[in-house]
Amino acid sequence: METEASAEQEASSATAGWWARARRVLPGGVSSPVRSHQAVGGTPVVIERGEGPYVVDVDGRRWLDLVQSYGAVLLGHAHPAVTAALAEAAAKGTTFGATTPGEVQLAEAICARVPGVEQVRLVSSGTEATMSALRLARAVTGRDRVVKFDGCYHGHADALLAGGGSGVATLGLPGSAGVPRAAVAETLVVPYNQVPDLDEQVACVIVEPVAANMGLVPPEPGFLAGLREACDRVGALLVFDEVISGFRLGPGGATASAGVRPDLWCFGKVIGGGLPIGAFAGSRELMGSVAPSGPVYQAGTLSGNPLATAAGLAVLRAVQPADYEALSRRVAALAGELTEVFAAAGVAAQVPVVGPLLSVFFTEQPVRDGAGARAASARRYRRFFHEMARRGVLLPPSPFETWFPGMAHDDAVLGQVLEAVQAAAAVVAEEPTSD
Ligand SMILES: Cc1ncc(COP(=O)(O)O)c(C=O)c1O
Ligand SMILES: N[C@H](C=O)CCC(=O)O
Repeated sequence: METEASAEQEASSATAGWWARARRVLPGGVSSPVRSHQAVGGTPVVIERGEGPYVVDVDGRRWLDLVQSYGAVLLGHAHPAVTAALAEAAAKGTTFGATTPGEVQLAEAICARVPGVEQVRLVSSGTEATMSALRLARAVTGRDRVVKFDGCYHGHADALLAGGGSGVATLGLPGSAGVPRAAVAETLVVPYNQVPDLDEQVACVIVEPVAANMGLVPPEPGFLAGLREACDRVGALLVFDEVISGFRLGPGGATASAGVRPDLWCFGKVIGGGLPIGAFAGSRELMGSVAPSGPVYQAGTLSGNPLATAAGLAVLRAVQPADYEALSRRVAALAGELTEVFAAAGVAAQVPVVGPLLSVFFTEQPVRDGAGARAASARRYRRFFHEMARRGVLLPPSPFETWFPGMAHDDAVLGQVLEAVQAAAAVVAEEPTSD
């Protein structure tokens, strides 16, 4: 598995050429900030194509990919079920601005899998989903205040760009320039894994039921049930942002695994099979407030896009509950082995795992919130990232992201990850913990 290929080393010609061109015409060379490698340094890979658990860069180098488009890809890259569904859909036309069977079938598939979901509004990104869910929650409660958790990321709608995880945490930003103070004046940011005291001004509490944008931080026992009770006490809505956890932890997402039902759900990623999509959902009664049934305006030219719905349906139909269980078992075994490897190398590390999600924090303390995630050694993660890249394994280029092994990551592939970590851990042990 040892390879000379490295995102850290001087990039070879095709990569260097594309990266130089990218930096001229795309801000930071990217279309989304985390990809720019600002947290880890070095030249990002420029990808030509994907094959299952691997991606191949423009220089022909093959990498074992644990990013999988930040969780949008569940079956592995270019899975035949998805590419066939896309070819069939594309041949019929790419968008119509009218109802199609595909969007009805995808909404039915979501309702059938997630306990409590009765109606779904399809949108084109996770950001649109959370933004619209907030609008709906504010409308039906007649209240303005929103509670979110430090380190959770819900996309880049103004009202949610406070205490953000993912790229906001990676760049060390409190929020974003250009967001009017008024837009976040009613956004209260509180620590993850602590049930906040709510009052009657709160419209909703929005939470990643499994936090995966500050590295992976599992909900502690009682946290989600406590949120449910706190919301019920004051008449606020509970919104689960399952853009990552939905259809990745299992067919019912975190809602099924936690046994706690929110009032509204946000989905994205897996339900688009790798194409742009999002959705917000809830009971027929709540969703009845969405236009044209009700007064909450929400719209989109490409919403319910036939390609995205075809790809998403192909994924949901291809996976069975047993596939999720088998993947979760493989990943749990890997997480256990990584913990042992780091301990044997004398590296203080935490390897949280929830279903098929995992990440690595270089710290002695289990991480339970955003402060804990930020306290872990970013310097060691940086070194680890490049040591893994030297061995052909692509990790997310930030400690504030999660690893996404999927259905294509079988035992042999995860064995390659383990081998790479065994070698990388010895080097990380030599790295100081702080800059
Ligand atoms: C939990 C969560 N919510 C919302 C979003 C926003 O989704 P999108 O990037 O599709 O706008 C993301 C990812 O970006 C996410 O991880
Ligand atoms: N953590 C983000 C979404 O889940 C990563 C996507 C991005 O910002 O490119």
